[in-house]
Amino acid sequence: MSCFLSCVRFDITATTTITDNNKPTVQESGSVSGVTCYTWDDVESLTSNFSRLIGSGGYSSIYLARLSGSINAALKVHVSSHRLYQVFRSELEILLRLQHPHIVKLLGYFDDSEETGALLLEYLPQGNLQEKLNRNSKQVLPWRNRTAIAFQVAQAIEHIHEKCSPQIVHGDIKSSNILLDKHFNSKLCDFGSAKVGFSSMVQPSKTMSTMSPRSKQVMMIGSPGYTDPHYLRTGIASKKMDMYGFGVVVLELVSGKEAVSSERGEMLVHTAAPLIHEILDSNGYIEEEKMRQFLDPRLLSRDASLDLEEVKTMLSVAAFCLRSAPSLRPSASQVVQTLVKKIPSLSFLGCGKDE
Ligand SMILES: Nc1ncnc2c1ncn2[C@@H]1O[C@H](COP(=O)(O)OP(=O)(O)OP(=O)(O)O)[C@@H](O)[C@H]1O
Repeated sequence: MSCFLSCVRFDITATTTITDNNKPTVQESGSVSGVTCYTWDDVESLTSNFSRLIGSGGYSSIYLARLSGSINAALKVHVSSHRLYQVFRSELEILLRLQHPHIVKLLGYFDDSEETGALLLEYLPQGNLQEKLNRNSKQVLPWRNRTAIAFQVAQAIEHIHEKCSPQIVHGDIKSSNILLDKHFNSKLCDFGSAKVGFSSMVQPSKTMSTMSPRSKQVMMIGSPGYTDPHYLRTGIASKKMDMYGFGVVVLELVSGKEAVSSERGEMLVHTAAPLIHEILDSNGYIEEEKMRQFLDPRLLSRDASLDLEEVKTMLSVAAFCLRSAPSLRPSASQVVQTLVKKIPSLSFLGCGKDE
């Protein structure tokens, strides 16, 4: 099936092969391909007894750790519980498989084999993208960096969806799961909700389909403001749910607004809906005034790298990723190809070369 836009063009073809689910062998001690297995004493010493908290999430606390040679790292300690231990194991097994310049690197781990686990990750000093886009952030993220971040995240998603075996659905693409290094290069993190062995779509298991709506809700993955409505309706996790989350992140990059407004609780996909419909209904035509109204005002007033043609491309990509029918959304490779073709500044940053 083909979708045409004067600005962006995607050929959408759904694939349905399911690949096998080989599990990596995790040794109980020592090192697995450069990944070190630590004791709890090591963990305490690396974090100076958990003295500096640098982040927290629904399942974990993240502490600054110091390796030999004063190299910083981040230690993600999962909350101790049998259920969250499974989340830790699953994230560990996935990170052991992944090596990509735009995916956070696993350096080591602690595992008590029962209920406590911790991951030692490379440290990303600029924190997460959500904080960087925040209106109260001192620094305004330049347009050129925003397009590069979108491109790098698309490359990371392309890697997990199409280039690694077995393939992986991240399940929680959002701006707080995109970390930034000192040059504002992005790295995808938090594989705690990821599903392994999917090629395109996996039906909910029998147990899931016979569950009460309440227990189903507890098992659902994703975060408010980013969750694919098709997944919410059906419980079917697919690569295209990651593309939906990616579409929301692109809207955040363009507008500088949060996926869910902390003041009014409004969802960005809802405020952007008229613009998205206009883009989809008019073959990519966007009135410049409407585009300006949606853009992050901090960019309009003082960013020489801002290019309205690139804004149009980013908005068109977001619009396609947010289409309600998953089969009409582009794949990550299609997004990568479109961005590199339509956004010339990406080549100045060395993006688009095979990494
Ligand atoms: N490697 C890292 N370097 C720097 N900061 C980090 C790193 N890993 C995590 N953080 C910080 O901690 C936050 C939470 O991390 P993460 O999303 O992995 O935790 P979680 O418990 O899985 O969260 P969630 O509630 O989204 O599931 C990130 O948004 C980021 O601010």
